Amino acid sequence: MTARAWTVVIPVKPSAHGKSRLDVAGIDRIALARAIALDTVAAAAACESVERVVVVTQDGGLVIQAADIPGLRFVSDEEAIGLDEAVALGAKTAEGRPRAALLGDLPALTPTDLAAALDAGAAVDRGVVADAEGTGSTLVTAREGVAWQSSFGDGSFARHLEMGCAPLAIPDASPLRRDVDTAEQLAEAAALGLGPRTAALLNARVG
Ligand SMILES: Nc1nc2c(ncn2[C@@H]2O[C@H](COP(=O)(O)OP(=O)(O)OP(=O)(O)O)[C@@H](O)[C@H]2O)c(=O)[nH]1
Ligand SMILES: C=C(OP(=O)(O)O)C(=O)O
Repeated sequence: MTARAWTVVIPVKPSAHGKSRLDVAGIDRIALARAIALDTVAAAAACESVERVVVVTQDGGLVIQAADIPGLRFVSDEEAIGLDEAVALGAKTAEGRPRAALLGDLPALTPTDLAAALDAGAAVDRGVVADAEGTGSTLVTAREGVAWQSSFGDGSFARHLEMGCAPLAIPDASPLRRDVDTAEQLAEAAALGLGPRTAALLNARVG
């Protein structure tokens, strides 16, 4: 795979509605949801294997706060209903090219982790990375010429395997696998090393 070949689609729910289970004392949930999404987007944008990051969102505040991250494309999912539809809208912008959907709640992700997974994805038609629990998915890939498909949501890893995605060999402890829905999962991500926006918010915590 040549460098910078991938389009990475990152869906982000409006922060006012997202991360509903993420309750951290002394921290505003909306600000935290945005910081987590922005750290994920920034890591993807800095990845050497990524040509373009497409953020699918209706969150205008997130778009403004992402101004310091170069080279992003935004797609509004106003007319889409649900996560897979949002991802499909983003994937359509790179039809036929190598595409990946990355969930927007991976605050410890680094560009190197993502590059390793995309390199593995280049060797299979469709690939999937399991979340840290082994039941969900954090990344789905489709290489050049392969039609886009995804089935995110509870228990998505098994569905992605059924759809023909090959499990990508990513270490258990990779930050790419540590998605964050709860305060406990945020603590696990913190142990791996948080991105700067999420870390700054936690450091500035009240109380
Ligand atoms: N654009 C878009 N993104 C979505 C949608 N649903 C989920 N996402 C994003 O997909 C990723 C995984 O989402 P979930 O963890 O399932 O949902 P969440 O609302 O963030 O968290 P919960 O409130 O705990 O369900 C996050 O980046 C979400 O922002 C959707 O309908 N549209
Ligand atoms: C959307 C998913 O995960 P979560 O709801 O845990 O973020 C998924 O695993 O497909």
